[in-house]
Amino acid sequence: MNPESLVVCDDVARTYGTGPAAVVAVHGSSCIVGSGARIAIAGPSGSGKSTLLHLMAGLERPTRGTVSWPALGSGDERAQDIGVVFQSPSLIPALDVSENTALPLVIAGVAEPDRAQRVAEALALLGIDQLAGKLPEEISGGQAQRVAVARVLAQRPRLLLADEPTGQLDRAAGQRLLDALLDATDHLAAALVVTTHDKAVIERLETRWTMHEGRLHTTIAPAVPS
Ligand SMILES: Nc1ncnc2c1ncn2[C@@H]1O[C@H](COP(=O)(O)OP(=O)(O)OP(=O)(O)O)[C@@H](O)[C@H]1O
Repeated sequence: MNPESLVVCDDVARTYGTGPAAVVAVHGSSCIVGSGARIAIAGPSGSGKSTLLHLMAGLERPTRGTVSWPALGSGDERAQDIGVVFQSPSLIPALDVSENTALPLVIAGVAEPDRAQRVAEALALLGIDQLAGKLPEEISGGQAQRVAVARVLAQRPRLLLADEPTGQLDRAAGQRLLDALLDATDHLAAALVVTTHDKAVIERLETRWTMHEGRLHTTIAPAVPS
């Protein structure tokens, strides 16, 4: 059975700036992320990994080519279906862990008691339910990154895109975060795409793609549907 295509990138390119100052962050790259995929995108700093992830998330528009989400909704529905974990947790200092986790649900208009239930489930999945009442300044960097993941999981996304989620953690904390990410994506039956420099992270994911100077190299040549 073919997995559903959550994201299809067809010859996408993204250039920043114009004229002599233009930087081509992503050259024509094509890929398909199917349901249930576990994909690492590895590559050196500046190779275009974050830009590609942002294109997959719909946070950036390609300057060439197309990104489509055949199996996801559109508009607000798609925004809920795609969860993005950024390199730094970016928690709101005045809100406690529980309130930070709930914030995207508040913005999306998810009402109580569903909201509280989703937040409790996400914090439990990440093993940080005991931190619910703490402020960001009272928790460690590794715990803050877990909160950032919980905040995304509370959306119950079908596609989780994580941009170097372990980049600011030591190896042990990075592995624990990855364990939690893999457990959570299993629990939600979501697909996972992780950009990383970290070999220990790459080895944990079944599918390994690489980026080099803005070009994506997938393990299997993608067959983009016409
Ligand atoms: N908003 C932007 N404006 C101008 N140039 C940008 C912008 N974002 C990225 N770039 C450039 O595009 C190229 C690719 O950057 P990108 O952040 O996608 O790479 P990366 O592989 O994720 O790097 P890292 O691993 O260091 O995060 C780099 O040369 C970068 O300087």
